[in-house]
Amino acid sequence: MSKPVREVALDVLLQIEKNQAYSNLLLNQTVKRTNLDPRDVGLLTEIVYGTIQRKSTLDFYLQSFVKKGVDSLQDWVKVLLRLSVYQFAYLDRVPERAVVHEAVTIAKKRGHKGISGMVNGVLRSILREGLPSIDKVGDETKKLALETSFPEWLIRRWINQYGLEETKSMCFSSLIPPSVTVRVNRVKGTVGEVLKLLREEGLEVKQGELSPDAIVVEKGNIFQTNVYTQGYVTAQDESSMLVGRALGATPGMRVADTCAAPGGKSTHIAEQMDDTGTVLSFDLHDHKVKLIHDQANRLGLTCITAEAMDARKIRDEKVEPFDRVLVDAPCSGFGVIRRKPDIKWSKQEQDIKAIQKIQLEILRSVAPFVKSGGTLIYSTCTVDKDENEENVACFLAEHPEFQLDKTLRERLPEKVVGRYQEGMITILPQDFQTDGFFIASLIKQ
Ligand SMILES: C[S@@+](CC[C@H](N)C(=O)[O-])C[C@H]1O[C@@H](n2cnc3c(N)ncnc32)[C@H](O)[C@@H]1O
Repeated sequence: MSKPVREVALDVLLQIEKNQAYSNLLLNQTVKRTNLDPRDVGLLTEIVYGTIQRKSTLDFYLQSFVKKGVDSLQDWVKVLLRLSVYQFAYLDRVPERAVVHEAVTIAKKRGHKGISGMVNGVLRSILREGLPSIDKVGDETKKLALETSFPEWLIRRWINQYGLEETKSMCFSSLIPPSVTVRVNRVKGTVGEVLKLLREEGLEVKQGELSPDAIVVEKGNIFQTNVYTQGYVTAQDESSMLVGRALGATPGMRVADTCAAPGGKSTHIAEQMDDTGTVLSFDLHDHKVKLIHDQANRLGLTCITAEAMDARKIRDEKVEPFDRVLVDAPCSGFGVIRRKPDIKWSKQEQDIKAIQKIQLEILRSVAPFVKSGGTLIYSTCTVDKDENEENVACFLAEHPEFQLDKTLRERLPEKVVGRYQEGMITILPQDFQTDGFFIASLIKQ
């Protein structure tokens, strides 16, 4: 007999809490492994994402009902209480009595009688007395942190970098569920043609608003369509699609994508080059390189060659220079918190310096391989200014042969240029309800 959905949710959340596993990967694996009813998959996803997304708010709600405080509880009990309170607070359609009953059943199965009694007592007290009010919290940073479930250090960092109002919008917009968007493989069809094919397969779809290559899926499972399996589309956020546009590759060019897995941008570049020329894609390990091959094969693209290589150590004299080089760098991921809410809890402020160092090492290492007159694109899915503008400034100070590319603006949709600074663009998650992204374009003289 398969496990009840809330118990599966508890297992997934515990693994994320203990091993810092990525929520999206673990959830996908779990759905594949367990034979849950499709409706239960929806509830599981909602409970897992929601509980991570609202973690510190849920702990605040629980704090005054747990005698010795939430931190005194064993991990599994803490997570069980969190996911139960998440359902009370945010899921209207789940009956409260069913939530208590399931939590107590799970607690009985996993712990001694005292624990199930405590779980029962805490949940019933919350139902009786109601959730504590956040409005009474006086300090503005603390209040925003509790309202939107963000670590206080990150809120303070964003306030320093963007000011209070932008930070508030960023935090609140990170709670909005992300939309499902796909990029049309223009080697196989136009956006109009693919919209028609998807509608024929019963999906509700519309054209994207930011990227000319985008389709937004409003209803239906894109991954189960023929359109997807036959390689007409790739799942990608609209702001991420702008990186390929910013690179401006044309047919026949020689392009390097140095941090390429799972291949979202390499394949976009190959599509823009009508699958002619060369795209050389690197990532650290073979299992990641395989993901790039898989994508290219599904899309029917043949101009991509992928291999394992550390982009910090490109020293081979035989590597010919490239017309375009993309560094879509590993980063803190603060622009994609609505897709991967665990990022809020797994990253610490001191991690940013270490990430920044890797990003700069990659930029320094690839610089010699950009052709004279060629373009280097540096992009991240973070909004952190140290990883973005500061890294670009650092790199330019060390490499006077590179300059900010004034023509970047022409390759971006008119809509996004509001935040354009010469040669660089930041898209915040609240701007267009997309992922947050940073793109810098640098020309080698
Ligand atoms: C933001 S992701 C790239 C996403 C990819 N460009 C796409 O659009 O599908 C960053 C990638 O950099 C890779 N990476 C991290 N350090 C690296 C290094 N030193 N050399 C090459 N790749 C690296 C990671 O494995 C990860 O796949």
